Amino acid sequence: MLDEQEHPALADILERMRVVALPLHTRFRGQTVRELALIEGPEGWTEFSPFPEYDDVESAAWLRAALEFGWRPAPPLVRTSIPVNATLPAVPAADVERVLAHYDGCRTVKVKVAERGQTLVDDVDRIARVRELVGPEGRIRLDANGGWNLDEAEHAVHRLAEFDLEYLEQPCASVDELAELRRRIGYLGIPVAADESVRKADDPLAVARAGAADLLVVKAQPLGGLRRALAVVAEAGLPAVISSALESSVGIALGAHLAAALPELPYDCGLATVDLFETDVVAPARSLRARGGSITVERPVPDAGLLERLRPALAREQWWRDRVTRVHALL
Ligand SMILES: O=C(O)CCC(=O)C1=CC=C[C@@H](O)[C@@H]1C(=O)O
Ligand SMILES: [Mg+2]
Repeated sequence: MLDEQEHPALADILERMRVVALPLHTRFRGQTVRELALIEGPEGWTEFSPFPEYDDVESAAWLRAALEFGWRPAPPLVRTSIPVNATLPAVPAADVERVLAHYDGCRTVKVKVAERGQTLVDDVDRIARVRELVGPEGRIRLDANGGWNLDEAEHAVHRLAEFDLEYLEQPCASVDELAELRRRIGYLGIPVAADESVRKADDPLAVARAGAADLLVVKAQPLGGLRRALAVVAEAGLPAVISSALESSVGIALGAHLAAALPELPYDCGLATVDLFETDVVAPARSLRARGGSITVERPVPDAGLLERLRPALAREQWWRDRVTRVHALL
């Protein structure tokens, strides 16, 4: 057993680590392949997967999260299955049906909007198609990834309110803009959620303290792990939507454990992103894909054959080993 502050030795981590590259069936965040590192810890498999452009300092929280999940027992869980939303990249309206067909039984769809190079008309067309497919009972939430300025966001909300929106995730980049937008659109009753203002902020609680969001989108890896994420949610005093960072089933299990440990879970969680991959690292029957609109809370074990088949080029493997070596030194 490790003490609370102790981390496993680098050599131990590297010895237990495997790197894979998972192809996506639909481009997401500009990516068509997701590279990630899997580590077999004494408590089970765990994942370290900061996006390639993230620097070592930002990646340190992701490594802490991975090591905590692999080396420390999980906190007590209060549920065994987690309702999840479909995640729809900023695809043309004509592709919406094809992408949504990957998610089994999800009543909620998170639609990406404000994509660079696109217009509000593209968003309207995509959302209209989603509403057509999910019917009036379906729930639609939007995620702009901070892509609108204040006036653009206000204008977009006026245009999109007719689609009956569950909430608006990170419509603008800064906490001040979120607070002002909330004030401007309060009369419409559409909640504002903070994502980047939690996971990329020096202080993840600043957005809650400023009264700039109605709910928080919480991701376990970027926040530094299960315990830290639970503390952030408890201190913020706001409802939380647990979301993925586009992990394999192994990393999704960390999000699922976080969602399962929360006393309240009022929203469907953004944990169905394995459905964006062509292949997962575990056998299809064990994959944490949406089934009947939920995923189960378990710790999937990668399939040895898949780990071999999904190995990237040697140079990429070495890149991940070098990255873990540098980031481990920062812990
Ligand atoms: O919340 C979801 O439905 C899925 C997760 C998701 O959307 C994201 C995962 C990884 C990176 C992010 O750009 C993105 C997000 O912004 O929430
Ligand atoms: Mg988001």
